[in-house]
Amino acid sequence: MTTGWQEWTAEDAAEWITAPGAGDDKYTRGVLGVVTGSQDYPGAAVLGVEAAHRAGVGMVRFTGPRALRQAVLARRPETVTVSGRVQAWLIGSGIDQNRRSFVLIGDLEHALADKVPVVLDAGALDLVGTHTAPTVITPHARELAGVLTSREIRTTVEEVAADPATWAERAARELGVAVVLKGAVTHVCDPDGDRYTVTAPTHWLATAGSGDVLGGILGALVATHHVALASDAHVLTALAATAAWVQGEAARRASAEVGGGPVTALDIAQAVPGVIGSLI
Ligand SMILES: NC(=O)C1=CN([C@@H]2O[C@H](COP(=O)(O)OP(=O)(O)OC[C@H]3O[C@@H](n4cnc5c(N)ncnc54)[C@H](OP(=O)(O)O)[C@@H]3O)[C@@H](O)[C@H]2O)[C@@H](O)CC1
Ligand SMILES: Nc1ncnc2c1ncn2[C@@H]1O[C@H](COP(=O)(O)OP(=O)(O)O)[C@@H](O)[C@H]1O
Repeated sequence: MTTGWQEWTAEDAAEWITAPGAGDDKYTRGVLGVVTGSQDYPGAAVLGVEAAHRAGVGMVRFTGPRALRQAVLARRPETVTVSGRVQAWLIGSGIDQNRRSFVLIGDLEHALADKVPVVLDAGALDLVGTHTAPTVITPHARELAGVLTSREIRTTVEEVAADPATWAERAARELGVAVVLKGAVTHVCDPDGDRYTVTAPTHWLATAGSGDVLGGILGALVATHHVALASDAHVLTALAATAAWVQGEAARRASAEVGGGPVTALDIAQAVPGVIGSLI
């Protein structure tokens, strides 16, 4: 274990999984707004939405362009494609920050003006610091190096990969947000000193779209815990570590089902309900 960092366990994760009660409806369980995917990466939208549904959110709203909506609905007809109130946003997976249309820029600005917690991934990472809502970013090493370098903090992907704990902490401090630095060991931290590691139980997790699935799980957990988050910002790091733990365990289970063989991102998302069931 990295010194000063606490390895997140099944017991820790279980504390952040809640089943609905008799008084709940889809709205009290939390609604996640999703702005992800693009013409180049429609799959990222599908995977994030799939994972969010599988992680037990009350509702997902996805209002992207028609082709993306169709792709998302083909996989998950439960998704609502009408805009409305949400309790959290998942933004950026599968978006190219250099090719954002005016409509997309409007959607991003609308989401970030909302003041509800935000999960910022991939092609929206450059927007960190442009809003005041509680924020967690989910970069891999190359993305974190890019964000920091764009803020005049010179580093390289090699440096971040060689010392992820130091760079994750530095990023949290400098950017003022919670950070999930993805890797074989994922580092989760915030500017207040919360520091958790999540060690992947299988390296099959390193597959295309796996990070998009993590975004969906985390978005769902943030939306479902919106009440707790409103009064305690530390909840964000606990939820982020829980999401990474659930993602890793889902990959382990999916792989175990095929005798320890490979898994796809969709396999990981589909294994999420079983992981959540075992934690409850
Ligand atoms: N199904 C979907 O819709 C999916 C959508 N996804 C979405 O894609 C977006 C981009 O995310 P990303 O992390 O892949 O891109 P990025 O940080 O720009 O890194 C590019 C770097 O990789 C390297 N590289 C490329 N090919 C390589 C090779 N063969 N072998 C070795 N290196 C290679 C390349 O190096 P270069 O070729 O320039 O030398 C460059 O350094 C993001 O929005 C994500 O959400 C993904 O989740 C996947 C599933
Ligand atoms: N060697 C590895 N072993 C296990 N998990 C890994 C390894 N490398 C990366 N991962 C995990 O795989 C996922 C990859 O996410 P990401 O880099 O965003 O890819 P993508 O953009 O294709 O979804 C992350 O959750 C990360 O923690």
